[in-house]
Amino acid sequence: MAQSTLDSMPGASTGTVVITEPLNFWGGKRVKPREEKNAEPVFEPATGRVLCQMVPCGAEEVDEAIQSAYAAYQKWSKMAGMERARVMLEAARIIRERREKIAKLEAINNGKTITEALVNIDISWKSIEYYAGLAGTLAGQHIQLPGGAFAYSRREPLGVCVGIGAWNFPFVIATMKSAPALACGNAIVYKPSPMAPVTAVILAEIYKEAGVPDGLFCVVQGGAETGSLLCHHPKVAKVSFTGSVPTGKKVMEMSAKSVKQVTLELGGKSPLIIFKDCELENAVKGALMANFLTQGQVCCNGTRVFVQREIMPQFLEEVVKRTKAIPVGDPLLGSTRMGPLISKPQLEKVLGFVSQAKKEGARVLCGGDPFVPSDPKLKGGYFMSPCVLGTSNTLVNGGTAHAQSALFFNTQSLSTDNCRDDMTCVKEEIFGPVMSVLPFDTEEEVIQRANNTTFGLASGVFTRDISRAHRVAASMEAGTCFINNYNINPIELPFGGYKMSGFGRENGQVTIEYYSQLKTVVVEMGDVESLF
Ligand SMILES: NC(=O)c1ccc[n+]([C@@H]2O[C@H](COP(=O)([O-])OP(=O)(O)OC[C@H]3O[C@@H](n4cnc5c(N)ncnc54)[C@H](O)[C@@H]3O)[C@@H](O)[C@H]2O)c1
Ligand SMILES: NCCCC=O
Repeated sequence: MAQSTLDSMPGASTGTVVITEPLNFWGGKRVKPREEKNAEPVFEPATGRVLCQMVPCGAEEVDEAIQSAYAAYQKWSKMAGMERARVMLEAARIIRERREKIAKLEAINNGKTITEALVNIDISWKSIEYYAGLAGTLAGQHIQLPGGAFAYSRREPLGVCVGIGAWNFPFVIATMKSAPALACGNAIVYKPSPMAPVTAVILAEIYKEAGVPDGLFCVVQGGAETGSLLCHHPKVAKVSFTGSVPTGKKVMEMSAKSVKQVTLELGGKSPLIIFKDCELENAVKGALMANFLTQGQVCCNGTRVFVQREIMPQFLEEVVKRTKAIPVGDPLLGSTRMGPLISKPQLEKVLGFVSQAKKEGARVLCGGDPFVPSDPKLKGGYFMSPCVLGTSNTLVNGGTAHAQSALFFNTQSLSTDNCRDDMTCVKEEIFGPVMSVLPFDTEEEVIQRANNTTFGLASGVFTRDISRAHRVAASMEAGTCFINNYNINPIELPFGGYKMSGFGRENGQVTIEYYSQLKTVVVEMGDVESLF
């Protein structure tokens, strides 16, 4: 058992880990890449050092993994739900036992802070426990028919499912897909993002140790080409995809060719609406939680923060003060609250959005610059200071705005809202620590503006008016609406998008329906009445 990666974790610190073990897993073991020729370096975001090589799987390797998953499916699908549950509960127990080591590896590969990584690993074992609990409850219906005949329905698995994941929650996404899939009796072949390939194979080892049949949870490494091989494979029954809208469209198109079921968990540009009657400190905390977890690289982030004009000055003052105070640095230190972005290109892309926002007239209220921590080993890391893009004139119009600050605003900024709905930073998913703040006046206006997007993943509202809260929640064209909080996604709650943010759901009881199918069995108890 190649536990050596995890075994080296307790003493590991940023800048010290190198992973050389194979990252593929099928047939119950780690599998070496057949050819090394297309290897891509995987970087440790905090240092810019090479952490390991990701070697993409080709057609033969993908086929081998899928065949091994199919063989395991034949055994697993015949087990009773309660038997599957026992194995899954053991997997959850092992993850819980190794949570610190797995979290450390996740933080090293992804750049998220150890504090957040630990929460992520806890979500993961809870997901497996939750679906283990449902495995024994899967059942159909009995339906009485005339003349003593009857029918019953059976909830059956789909077969071999494919999971394709994004890099922002590597271990969470692998468990959020595998837990319901396995509970329903499926096998799953999982492809992590090429930028975060190291923890999925740890999950595979843990499932094996817990007692799943060899091949039940396979890991194939690779990028677009490997993903496309998975989507086209004739033995695959379903593809569950987490990633961007453009890739999601391709996955849907490829899967349509052989009528595979698809779940799409895609991007977002979610609105967070803050009314003047809110509890301001909570609203400020909510806005920070909505924008800065995992360096802002969270699909459901509330990055369009609409603030009622009367409270804009107080809101901005507090949000900017707290944003400036976020400790950015070594993700493995318990005191750090923001680590590096996933990659250099991602950092450049996010900084590009900030420059573009400035060109389009937005005002940078804080951050938005590359950040070089004082620790020499972090000099090559992909850090930036968290950024708030604001609206200078609302500071002035808001009354309490500091006359002094107003002196620094030019005439144009006094007469124009600097963040506007038509700006690139307000329309497009940035996927970095950049919050855009926009003023509004009325409920009717803000609902219309909040929904004026092709995305529909999440939304949020802060108000003390209970009727307004539920009215706004009902009006949001989004899969989730948070009232008086943000980014609370426990495993029991269905999660997924409206509009171009995707379809299907992950988490919650409903996900069982996305990993199973109903068979109707009709039983005659008398003679056949034939018309012929
Ligand atoms: N809704 C959700 O639950 C959720 C969760 C996390 C991330 N996301 C979204 O993911 C995006 C960021 O992740 P990303 O940059 O890894 O996304 P991405 O679309 O670039 O890649 C996602 C995955 O798809 C694979 N892929 C790329 N091209 C493919 C192809 N042609 N065929 C098959 N697979 C292919 C990638 O290798 C990766 O594993 C953001 O838009 C974010 O909002 C959504
Ligand atoms: N809670 C998981 C949300 C993933 C979005 O990026």
